[in-house]
Amino acid sequence: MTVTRHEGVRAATPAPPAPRLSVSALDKTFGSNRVLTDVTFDVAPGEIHALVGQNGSGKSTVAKILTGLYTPDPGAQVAIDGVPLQLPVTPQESRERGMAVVHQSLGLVDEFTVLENLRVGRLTGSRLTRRIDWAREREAAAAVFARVGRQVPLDVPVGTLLEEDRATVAIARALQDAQAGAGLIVFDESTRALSRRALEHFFGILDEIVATGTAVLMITHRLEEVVAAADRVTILRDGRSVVSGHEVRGMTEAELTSLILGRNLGDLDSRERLVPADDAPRVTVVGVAGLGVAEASFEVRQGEIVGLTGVGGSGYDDVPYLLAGVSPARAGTVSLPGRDLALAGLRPADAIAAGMALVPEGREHAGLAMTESVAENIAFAQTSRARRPLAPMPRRNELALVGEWIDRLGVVPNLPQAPVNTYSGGNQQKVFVAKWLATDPDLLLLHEPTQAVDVGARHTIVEAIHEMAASGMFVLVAGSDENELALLCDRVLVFEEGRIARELSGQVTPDDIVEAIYAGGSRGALRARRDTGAA
Ligand SMILES: Nc1ncnc2c1ncn2[C@@H]1O[C@H](COP(=O)(O)OP(=O)(O)OP(=O)(O)O)[C@@H](O)[C@H]1O
Repeated sequence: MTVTRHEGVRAATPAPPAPRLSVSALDKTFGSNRVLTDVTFDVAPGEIHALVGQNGSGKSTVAKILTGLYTPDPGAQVAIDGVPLQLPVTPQESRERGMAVVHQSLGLVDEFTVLENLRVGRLTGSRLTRRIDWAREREAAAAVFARVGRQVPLDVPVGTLLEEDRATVAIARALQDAQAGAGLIVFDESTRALSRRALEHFFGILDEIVATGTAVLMITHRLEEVVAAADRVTILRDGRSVVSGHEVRGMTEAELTSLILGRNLGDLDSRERLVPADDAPRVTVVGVAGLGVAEASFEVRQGEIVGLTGVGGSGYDDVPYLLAGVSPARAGTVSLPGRDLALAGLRPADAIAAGMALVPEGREHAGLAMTESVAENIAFAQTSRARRPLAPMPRRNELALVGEWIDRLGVVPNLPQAPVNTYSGGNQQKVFVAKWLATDPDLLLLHEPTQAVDVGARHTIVEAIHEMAASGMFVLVAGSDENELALLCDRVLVFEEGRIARELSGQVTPDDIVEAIYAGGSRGALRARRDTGAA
């Protein structure tokens, strides 16, 4: 059938709706440092729009301008539904116009309870007495958690929660304001702490939301998510929108990677898997139990990288914390060459002194002094290692060490004296990893080590961990990202209900890992969206 378009028809066609969000000529300078130049893109009603780019390319700065945390340079234009916003944006106007942003830092107040964090600014008092109806507030909170698919206890301070629960609170807070058919929600790397299952649920909710016409701007480094879930993509490179609103359908992760980096990425897959000798020195963990771990025993041979994974709640991600004395173990021992430690009652300082280093998840929360410099952060871990000489390291050596690690992990900008909180999220993560690698531990315990880092930096961190293992370190990494585990590990242990259920060794592929986790299942929801979206 041939359809001929008539001029008259074109004239009668209603004008397309104004973009939900349009951003044009956005510039931002910090001091003399220009971080955004002429950023221009728009987000249509009812679409999932991905905003991607390397660490430090300016994504979070865009998000912070949208909520009024940063003031853009003069000349920028930002409009919602065709109506310009006064710049700088005021948080109140941004919210009144239907914009909700989940920042990378999640924006939670640790001392406040979950309920207070969730309902802050939304608490409704009785008109007569002004007394807050807490029963109603609790109901509203429970309803929004039910929608998100994960209940979080309402009365505990947010600072005591696990990273996944913190992310859930921040996401729930943004979702509770979404009005069907209106508004825009910006998620800035907010899903990075979600487990696989929670992630699938999250994308299910996004589908529901955008089907009503609400728009979503998703800032992420997980290109798999972009390919599977986003409708269009904008790419920032060095603060410029080098690709603006490109259709995602038909794009591959490799194409996205080369557009993000401006070059093709070398292949990391070529690492030969290590097959350690039977008599190689080893770390032996026997009968570790505590938190979600019922009982687990395993070995890590020298130079080997062993991965731990499973569905959320299977206990795999508790292991590093139990071994490092950060979470209390009920039982078990860990034996490093020449040292046996009982895990019950183990203090973090004992674990550090015995040669262990833990790179936990959630750098702001657990690991970096945000207002201190990069140099202070890296050097602090070094001098805190009690079995090293107690005398402080000479300043010259300290600076050399810091310089070496900044170079090695490609921390940008290379300004050792700048406070960590002026660095982009991914560069903070590099500093965080460097801080512990620099202590040169015998047993390195990692939990989601490349969280929030871009595709190039992820390779750099993976390479650094490979080098550390090759130099004789024992490495244990707990993670939920099958691609990362396949790149990093020589062996992967899959947990189920607190115990090791399966072991993968040899050339392990990401699909092998997913299959082992779900015992035949697959990452359905993300892929299904793309497939049914084609209909
Ligand atoms: N408050 C600040 N003071 C000085 N420089 C800043 C400040 N905030 C951000 N920058 C700089 O702006 C640049 C862009 O940072 P931004 O956080 O927007 O990057 P990003 O693309 O979100 O990175 P990531 O993927 O690592 O989160 C970085 O070079 C960063 O150091």
